[in-house]
Amino acid sequence: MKIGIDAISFDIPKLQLPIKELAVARNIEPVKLEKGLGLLQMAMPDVHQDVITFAANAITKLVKQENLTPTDIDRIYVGTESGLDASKPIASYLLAILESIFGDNTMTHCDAVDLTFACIGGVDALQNCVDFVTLNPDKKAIVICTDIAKYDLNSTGEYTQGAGAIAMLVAKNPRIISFNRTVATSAKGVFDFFKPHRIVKKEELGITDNQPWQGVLEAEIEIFKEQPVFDGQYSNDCYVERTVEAYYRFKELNKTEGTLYENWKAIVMHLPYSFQARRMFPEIYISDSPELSKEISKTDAEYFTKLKAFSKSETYKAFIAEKFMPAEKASSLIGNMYTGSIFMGLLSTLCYYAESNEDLTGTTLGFLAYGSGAKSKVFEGEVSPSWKEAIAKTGLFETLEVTTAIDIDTYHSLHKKELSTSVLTPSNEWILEGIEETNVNKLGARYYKWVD
Ligand SMILES: CC(C)(COP(=O)([O-])OP(=O)([O-])OC[C@H]1O[C@@H](n2cnc3c(N)ncnc32)[C@H](O)[C@@H]1OP(=O)([O-])[O-])[C@@H](O)C(=O)NCCC(=O)NCCSC(=O)C[C@@](C)(O)CC(=O)[O-]
Repeated sequence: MKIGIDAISFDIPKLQLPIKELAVARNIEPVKLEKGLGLLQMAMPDVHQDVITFAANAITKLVKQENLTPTDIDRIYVGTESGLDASKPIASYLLAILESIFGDNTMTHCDAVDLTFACIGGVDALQNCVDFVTLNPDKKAIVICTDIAKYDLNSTGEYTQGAGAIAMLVAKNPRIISFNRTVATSAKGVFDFFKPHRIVKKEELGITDNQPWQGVLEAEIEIFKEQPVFDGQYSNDCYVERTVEAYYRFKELNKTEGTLYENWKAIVMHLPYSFQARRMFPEIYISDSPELSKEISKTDAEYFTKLKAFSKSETYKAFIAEKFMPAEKASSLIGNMYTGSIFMGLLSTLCYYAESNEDLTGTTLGFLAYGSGAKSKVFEGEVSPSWKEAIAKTGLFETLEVTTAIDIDTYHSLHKKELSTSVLTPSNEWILEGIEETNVNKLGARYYKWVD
């Protein structure tokens, strides 16, 4: 029986900072960001948005789009690395959101949890749900990936920022894509990118004594750093090492004869920035090609020069245009979505081929997932006959066309959380209503409401 993604929806910020604006402010040549990394815009959350609102909007769109009822949803598995709470998962907020749509006590049967492994947590959630539906073919699950990719101002990660959520309905006989059961993993415990806890003094948070909440009685409090600690070039090396190993492990497990990537109509990879896949893939392209691997060997002293030259060749440019460019399209206009990036790449690929009237039915897509820390998973999916109709309502490229550009000053204010009112008036969406006032500072329960 085929199991996979039956329906998909997403929510992204309506605000974006044109990358040129950031490049000028940081004294970087815009062409480096545009042509070197493939960046055009950076999606920027407004004051009323956070990872819960993105997830809530994505799941609400999915429910409405597919006319889902509570009995259609037996699981909500969230992939995220932007959890707002070390105890209460985002999935718990989503149960409340769905009960506010369907009615009180309508979701008590539903299993819900968050999974975290940097950007690959969404793929872990998907696999878990595919296994669940395989064992329970009459049940369905929703996988949500939601994150805000926020980096320190002036860091090399700053221009790769982005945000948003993707919701996917996992079911038998899926209308979009079904997955091959072979999944190859390559994992190793490293510190390429991480968000450590830190200890702060109570006064630093403006907390006074005698406030009623247990848990803030100590003089020092442990908090998360929202922005990661990372080493950009090392993180790229880890990405390459893990994905290459997972790729060859997949070939072995799947008993693939010949060049694996030739079987793939398009390649969907984790995109921390738009051109990551095209920049790292030449190593695999060469080593998995019987002819090229003889010409360009890793033991050759000129290996890196030859690798660079090949990545600029007409052969490789044609390969990029067919296999990577469709996924890059959305990434260039959004930025990193962390867990959602690979699935936004999938949606972008499908929308691109739908727009160019090419039928993908029966073709195989290759997936190379990555999450810092670090883990890669490689797997395949077969596109279903109804894929075009199933993605038609998502309106991805139309949504990307109607974003609002902000200037650098507004960007700085949003980044530093200095604004108290939203840049755009919210409409037809979930918003953060507030953080409970009786609570201490920003450590209270968060409340959300729907605005028409
Ligand atoms: C990604 C880096 C490291 C890039 O680092 P960088 O220092 O900004 O850029 P660079 O110096 O490596 O140059 C990038 C490209 O621009 C080109 N370039 C240079 N100048 C020009 C010019 N004038 N005209 C045209 N092109 C130009 C240059 O030649 C090069 O292209 P190449 O030839 O190597 O393909 C940085 O942005 C960064 O630190 N990002 C944050 C970390 C990151 O995204 N790492 C990626 C891998 S780890 C990952 O994917 C996981 C992650 C991050 O998503 C987190 C998670 O899992 O949760």
